[in-house]
Amino acid sequence: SSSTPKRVPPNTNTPKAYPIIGSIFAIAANKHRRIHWISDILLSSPSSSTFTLRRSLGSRQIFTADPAIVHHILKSNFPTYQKGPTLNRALGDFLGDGIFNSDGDNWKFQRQLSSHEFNTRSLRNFVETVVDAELSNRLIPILSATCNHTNANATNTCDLQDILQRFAFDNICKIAFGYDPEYLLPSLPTTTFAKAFDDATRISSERFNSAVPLVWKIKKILNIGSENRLRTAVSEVRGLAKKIVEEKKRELEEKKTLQSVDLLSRFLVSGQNDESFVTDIVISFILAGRDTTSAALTWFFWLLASHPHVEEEVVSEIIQKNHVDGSSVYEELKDMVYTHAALCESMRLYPPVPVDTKEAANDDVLPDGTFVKKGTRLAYHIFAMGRSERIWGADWADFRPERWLRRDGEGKWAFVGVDPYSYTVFQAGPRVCLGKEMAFLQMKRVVAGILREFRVVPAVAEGVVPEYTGYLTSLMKGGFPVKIEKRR
Ligand code: HEM
Repeated sequence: SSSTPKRVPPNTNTPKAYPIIGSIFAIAANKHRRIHWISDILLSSPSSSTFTLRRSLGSRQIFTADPAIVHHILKSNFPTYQKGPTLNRALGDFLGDGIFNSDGDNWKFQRQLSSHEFNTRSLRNFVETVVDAELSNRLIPILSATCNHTNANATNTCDLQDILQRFAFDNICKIAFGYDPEYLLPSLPTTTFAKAFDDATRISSERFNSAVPLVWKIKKILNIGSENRLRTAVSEVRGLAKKIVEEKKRELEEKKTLQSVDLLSRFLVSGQNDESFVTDIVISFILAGRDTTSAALTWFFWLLASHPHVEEEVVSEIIQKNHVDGSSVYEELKDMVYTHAALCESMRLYPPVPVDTKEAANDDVLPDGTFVKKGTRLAYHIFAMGRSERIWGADWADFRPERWLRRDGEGKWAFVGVDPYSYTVFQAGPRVCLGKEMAFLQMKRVVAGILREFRVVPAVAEGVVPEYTGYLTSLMKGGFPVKIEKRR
């Protein structure tokens, strides 16, 4: 950050802006394709992958897909770029002071205490007990039941995205609370809590991206429309989270033990008595763990279906690593290098978190010379960065796990990491995703479990590409209908 900024010619493909109302028309017109719209602007300029969107009343938001700027905001000038008051206000009703919505000492406290949940021992325990049980007792039998055992032309389909979300939801609740919500059952029960969670995520994120923030603030005061729905959804989410916190408190008191096996117990045992705050913490973790891995896996299976050579490599790795003498599930998963690369590659094209926004706590100048006024929001565009020719080269559009690999001396695949400020799928710097390793272990276990037995065949009409859409996390619009076939 101390080097002299070099002026880069600005991106001129920016939307038309007017005094006072800024680019309100363009923002409204692209409301339903916000991610693609901003990405197109960022990637279309030959000179700069950064531009300033002018919002109403003089408010500005900078977007970037430039690794040098990402390094500046996430690492070298970390204290300047915080979650900040705008995000706080927009997400506050839903996330409270949870880790996703906090800065400074409050963030540090939550980060330090929860990091224990992600050490090697906990992770090993997580994949070998929680994930494995959910996989063998629920996921595989449910897929097996929809499987077209006898007739390859049968039209039995299921929504794989929904199933993977249920899977991830059960998992995260077990780790976070030591509580099993039983959402992945053969009856695919109605998920009131999950539905409320979706509503709260969507409406909070719409607040954050709204062209005229005053509108949601007025609707909130009047308790009408989307704000009324948000209030209902939040009360549903917090109601259940609170019940779980109370139950856990009672359980800990009864047992009179200070053993903390799940994240919630860890916070309660640490002397954290403010129930509302503990509830906040829990809600942030559900958000972190539920939609991210399920979105990543949904797109992974979609891409695999049209890239048979990748599927072959993945399956061959699964067979090779399975039951190697003396190795544990955890070690097997660690060794699945090709599958790891294929997952990195699919998240490059379809990142579970599409965009991440910070707010400047003081005036600053970016490495390209852009002046940042205190209070300006600055977003690094993860989706655009994954599709940037500058970063990935001319074949950026190809799904090619090999770009993450090289052959070692014995001809085996070895993983080659990428600069985390260019591949920002898990963020980078001091606030890098805490669950990254846990996410990979879980995803590789699911991939191995499913592909060992089944082929996943998209039941999507020829030539149709599902739509990538999203709020705080990304989704396949309308779900992912698939046929499950027995692998021969
Ligand atoms: C493929 C899966 C995942 C992806 C792509 C992902 C991505 C991210 C990203 C981009 C952030 C930064 C968000 C922000 O600050 O605004 C983040 C933060 C975080 N993630 Fe993940 N995540 C994944 C899975 C998980 C899982 C399974 C957990 C565990 C429960 C988890 C826990 C967290 C936590 C606690 C933070 C906040 C870190 C902090 O602010 O210090 N993530 N993740």
